[in-house]
Amino acid sequence: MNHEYPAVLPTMSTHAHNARPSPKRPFLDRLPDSTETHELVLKVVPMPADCNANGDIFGGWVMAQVDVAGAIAAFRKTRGRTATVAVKEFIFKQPVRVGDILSFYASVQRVGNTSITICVEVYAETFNDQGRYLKVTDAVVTYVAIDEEGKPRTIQQ
Ligand SMILES: CC(=O)SCCNC(=O)CCNC(=O)[C@H](O)C(C)(C)COP(=O)(O)OP(=O)(O)OC[C@H]1O[C@@H](n2cnc3c(N)ncnc32)[C@H](O)[C@@H]1OP(=O)(O)O
Repeated sequence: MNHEYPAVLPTMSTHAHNARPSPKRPFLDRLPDSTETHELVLKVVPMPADCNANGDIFGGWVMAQVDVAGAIAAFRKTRGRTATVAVKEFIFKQPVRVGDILSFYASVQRVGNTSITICVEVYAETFNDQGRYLKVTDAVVTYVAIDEEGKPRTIQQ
C-alpha cells in the first residue's frame, strides 16, 4: 500500500505560537488600578502541551494555576495545610495563547472562622510586546485551613 502522509499534522501546527491567524486582542497600556490592591503571587508561561483543540490554552490548565495562585495568598493567613473547598466564580474573558506571560494577582476577599476567600485576576503580556496587559481571567476561590486529620481548623486572625 502506498500512503501519502502530510509533513506536519494539521492540528499540531496550530500549537505553535503565532502559527495560525489570530484575532487581535485588546491589550491595555497599563495594569488597571484594581491590581494595586492585589499582590502578584505567580508568573507562568503556558506551553504547547497546555493547549486545547482550538490551539488556545486549555481552561482547566488556567484553573489549576489560579488554584495555586489563590492558595499562595491563602497560606499567608492559614499558615499550614489548606484545601480548596469552592470556586465561586470563574470568568475566562479572553483566550490565553502559548508564550503569553501570565501574571496572577490575588487579594483576600473574606476571612471566616476556618475559611478564606481569595479573588484572583490573571493578566497576559506577550513576550514580544511586554508592558501591555490583557485581563484574561477573573476568579473567586475559597480555601479551608485543615488540621492533620483533614478537619477544618480555626484561622488565627
Ligand atoms: C476537585 C478537587 O480535587 S478539589 C481538591 C482539593 N480540595 C479538597 O480535597 C477538599 C475536599 N473537601 C474537604 O475535605 C472538606 O469539605 C473540607 C475540609 C474542605 C471542609 O470540611 P467541611 O466539614 O465541609 O467543613 P464545614 O462545613 O465546617 O465548612 C468549613 C468552612 O468552609 C466553608 N465552606 C464550606 N462549603 C463551602 C462552599 N460551598 N462555599 C464556600 N465556603 C464553604 C464554610 O462556610 C466554613 O467556613 P467558616 O468556618 O469560615 O465559616
